[in-house]
Amino acid sequence: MIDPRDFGIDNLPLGIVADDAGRARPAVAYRDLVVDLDALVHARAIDEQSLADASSLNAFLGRGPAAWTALRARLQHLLGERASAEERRAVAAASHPHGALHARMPVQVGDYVDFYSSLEHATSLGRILRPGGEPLPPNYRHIPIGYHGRSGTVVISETPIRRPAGQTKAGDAAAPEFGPSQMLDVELEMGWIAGPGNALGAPIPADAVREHVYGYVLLNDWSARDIQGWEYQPLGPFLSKSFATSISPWIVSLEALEPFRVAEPPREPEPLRYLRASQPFAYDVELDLLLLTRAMAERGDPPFHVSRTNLRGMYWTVAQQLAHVTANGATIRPGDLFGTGTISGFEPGTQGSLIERTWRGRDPLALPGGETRAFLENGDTAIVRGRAVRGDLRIGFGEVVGTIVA
Ligand SMILES: O=C(O)/C=C/C(=O)CC(=O)CC(=O)O
Ligand SMILES: [Ca+2]
Ligand SMILES: [Mg+2]
Repeated sequence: MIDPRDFGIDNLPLGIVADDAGRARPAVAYRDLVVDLDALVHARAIDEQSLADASSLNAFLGRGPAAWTALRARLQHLLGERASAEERRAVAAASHPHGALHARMPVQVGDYVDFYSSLEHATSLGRILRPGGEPLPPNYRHIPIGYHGRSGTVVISETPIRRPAGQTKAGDAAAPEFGPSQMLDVELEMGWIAGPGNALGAPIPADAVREHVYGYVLLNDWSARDIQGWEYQPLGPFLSKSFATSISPWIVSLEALEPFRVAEPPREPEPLRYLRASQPFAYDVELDLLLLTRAMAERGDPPFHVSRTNLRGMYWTVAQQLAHVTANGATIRPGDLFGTGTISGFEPGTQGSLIERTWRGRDPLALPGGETRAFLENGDTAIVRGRAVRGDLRIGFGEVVGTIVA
């Protein structure tokens, strides 16, 4: 579902769309329209050749911040009051209603990393999964923990999510068994997408965010908690998360989000030198997690509001994640995707996963019509929406949606 207020002239997020014949082209979301950028290049209304005949945004992202800024300024002119009659005609010919084109993956994801940067999420999962111990690992306040995920299974919003099967072992069982996950969960996250990248052996400093990060999408890191609990020691998540990761179609640029860049939460102790940026890089983005069961959908009920949270509270920011992931000289490349980690607070109703929200099923959600949920059932649809709002200024992300199938 598109909310045209998400995509005003100050936003202009980029994506890839395809027509019914399957031809993909880059596009910008503007109010209730999708404007075909390939058509605008061919009409000579814009001069960014990396967008011509492109089926992903990778080449454009690799062009870097001068090209990003120039395209944004040009689009603001073309869509604004001062466009000439000829420019208006070109825009009108390139514009389609959202429903007429289908969102595709905006980038070809080469590498996908998922961080663990919400202290509240890490603490709560520690309490749930490792009761009695110290909830936070001893490295947490020193190092932005993450794991390398599976880029080939990052999927666009609305892709159905097949319930994964895997190996699980109940606490009191003598041996593991293999079967469909019974504890399928969501993880409400955002993901940032890399620009030009670095040479092998050349770390990126924390201050170089604007040169190396194009922008953000919404991300759902689907997680099978029962598979995870048995497999993750000592190497971390593997098949419990690699079956699918969903992202929203429209990449919102850091430039559009600049008015929402805010102070970071306090950190004690101070991070190591390479993790310090000279400016704050937290962003004030409010996020909602909603759930619609099949029965609710059949009755025409609105989705149930599970949680509301905000990106601004994350312990580790994009600046630190960028510096850390390249600190050993590893490269990042255009279109690489970096999940923030599950975005959670401690207050009830601020958790970005069901395992936290229901405290591993102890406090199931009471849904309209008498249903309850601890984890996802077949036919359930999880929706993440996000937006940055101040007064009349609204920079929306749209939504990332996925329905569980057997
Ligand atoms: O704390 C744990 O044992 C497990 C944590 C996760 O599953 C979270 C993960 O994927 C990283 C994140 O989203 O924060
Ligand atoms: Ca995750
Ligand atoms: Mg995943």
